[in-house]
Formats: sequence, C-alpha cells, structure tokens
Amino acid sequence: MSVEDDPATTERETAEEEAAGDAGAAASATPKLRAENVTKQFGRIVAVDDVTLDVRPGEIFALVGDNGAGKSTLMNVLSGVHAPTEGQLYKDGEPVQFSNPSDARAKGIETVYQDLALMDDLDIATNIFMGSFPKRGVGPLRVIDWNATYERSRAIMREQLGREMDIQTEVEFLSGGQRQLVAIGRALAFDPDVIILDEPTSALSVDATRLVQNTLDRLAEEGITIVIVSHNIESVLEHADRIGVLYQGSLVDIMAPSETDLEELNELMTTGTLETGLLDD
Ligand SMILES: Nc1ncnc2c1ncn2[C@@H]1O[C@H](COP(=O)(O)OP(=O)(O)OP(=O)(O)O)[C@@H](O)[C@H]1O
Repeated sequence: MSVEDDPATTERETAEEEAAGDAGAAASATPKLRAENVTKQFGRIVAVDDVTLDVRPGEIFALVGDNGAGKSTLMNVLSGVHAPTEGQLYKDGEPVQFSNPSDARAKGIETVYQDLALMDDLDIATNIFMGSFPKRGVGPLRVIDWNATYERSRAIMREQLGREMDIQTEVEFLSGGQRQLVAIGRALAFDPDVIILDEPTSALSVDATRLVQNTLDRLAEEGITIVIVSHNIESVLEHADRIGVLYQGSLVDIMAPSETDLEELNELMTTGTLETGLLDD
C-alpha cells in the first residue's frame, strides 16, 4: 500500500488541510495590496531594494526593521508619498500608480502619520472631518453640514472605534491614546478599506498602547486591512497576523507571530539573517 493510500495518512492530511483552511483561503485570495519588485532610491541611496510583498484582505500586517531599514520609505510608497523608482503596486489585483496621497486615497488607502497632524484647539468632530466635511445646499451655497459632521463623528467613534467620547471635546485635552484614535477616526471618515499607520503606539503608555491595538484589532475584524510600521516588537507579536522584516532595504522574511519569537525577530532585524543560516543564500 502506498503512503497516499494509507487511511491514517489521509486522515491526518485532511485534518491538517482543515486546520490550514482559513489561513489558506486568506493566502489564496487576491491581495488587498501588492508591491512587486519595488525599489526606491534617493540618489545613490537604495532605501527599498526589490521588495515583493502581498498584504491580505483584513489582516494586520506589521513592517519591522532596524533604524534606516526602509520601513518609512516602503510605507510612503504604499501611501502615495513616493513613487517607486522601479516596480509596480497593485490594489485588489489592479495595477495602480500613485503620484500623491490623494491618488492612494481615491483607491481606498488612508495613512495615519506619526505626527497625527491634529488641530489642538478644535474639537474631536472637526478634526475627524477636517478635509472631508459633509456639506449641504447646492452650488455656491454649499456649506458645512455641522449636524451631519457631529452625527457621523459620533457614529465613527461609537460604532467603528468602539469608544464613547464627547466629540465636542477639544483635542488638546485628550490623552496620547485618544489622540491616536481621533487620527484613526479621521482616516475612517474617508471610508477606506486599507489603513496604513506609522508607529501608532510610539511614545504611548502601556494602557494607551493596548487601547490603540485593540482598536486596530477591531477594525481588522470589520474587514479593514491594516498595515503598521512599528518598533514595538512585543505588541506586533501579540497583534499582527503577519510580520515583514526589512533589513537594509530588503525584505528578509515574512512570518506569522506563531512562527517566531522576540529573540529571533531581533536577530533578523539587526543582522538580516538567523544564526541557523536558514536565510543564508
Ligand atoms: N527623502 C530622503 N532622501 C534621502 N534619503 C532618504 C530619504 N528618506 C529616507 N532616506 C534614506 O533611506 C534609508 C531608509 O530610511 P527609512 O526612513 O525608510 O528607514 P526606517 O526603517 O523607516 O528608519 P527609522 O526606523 O529610523 O525611521 C535611510 O538610509 C535613509 O537615510
């Protein structure tokens, strides 16, 4: 009897296939975002070097790497800030060219930058809809619809971010975690299906980090695809579905948190390889 015919083997294989079912389905779906052979040079500096990666629909994909590894540059290529020197981006399987962040926005990709760019003396609702205020009236008589602005801000806070906050509070009175949520709320006002975040938990307390991470988990559960650039490896190991490691501009590995640990990730980030030589050519 061949191995293929052995009922025990077949049973085990079926169980393994079932266990891998969900992950397999996600892996075989059309990627939400794809970077194919993307290189970005600044003069002679190769900041991102021939990177190919797929971000799957509804996953939290974390980009990690040492200082200068190319994380921000790759993020800026995905969000339309930089055009790639070489390579091609795809959104939902369609080739796309972004000349600026508005082009990415038009394709459903929003970016939350590290500085958050909030207006401290304005309230939460105004910050959320800054740049996308609902309007009423027609032609030259169109004006901001403040009722809709407040209603929709409240809905974003409550239904998408899961927070009860007084949306008339000025942003200057908010904690670091709450400010990050407002910046995420502003991204949500554009109704994206991808949100890219640069270091969303840097300089946050443990509690605030948890608040932001739980919010990102919630958005991913709603089906929004999340890409984060992060130095917070512990948090990434806890919350990301997959982790891409950049080293000197190259993508050296992509793995699930269950396939790695803190020590191994640190080693990959700082040396670009593992002592075991698994990644050596
Ligand atoms: N606008 C630019 N002009 C010239 N060089 C740049 C520019 N932006 C980035 N670089 C260079 O590209 C390389 C990658 O930088 P990048 O900021 O993408 O790395 P990073 O992984 O985000 O680093 P960090 O964690 O320190 O922010 C570095 O050598 C950096 O000096």
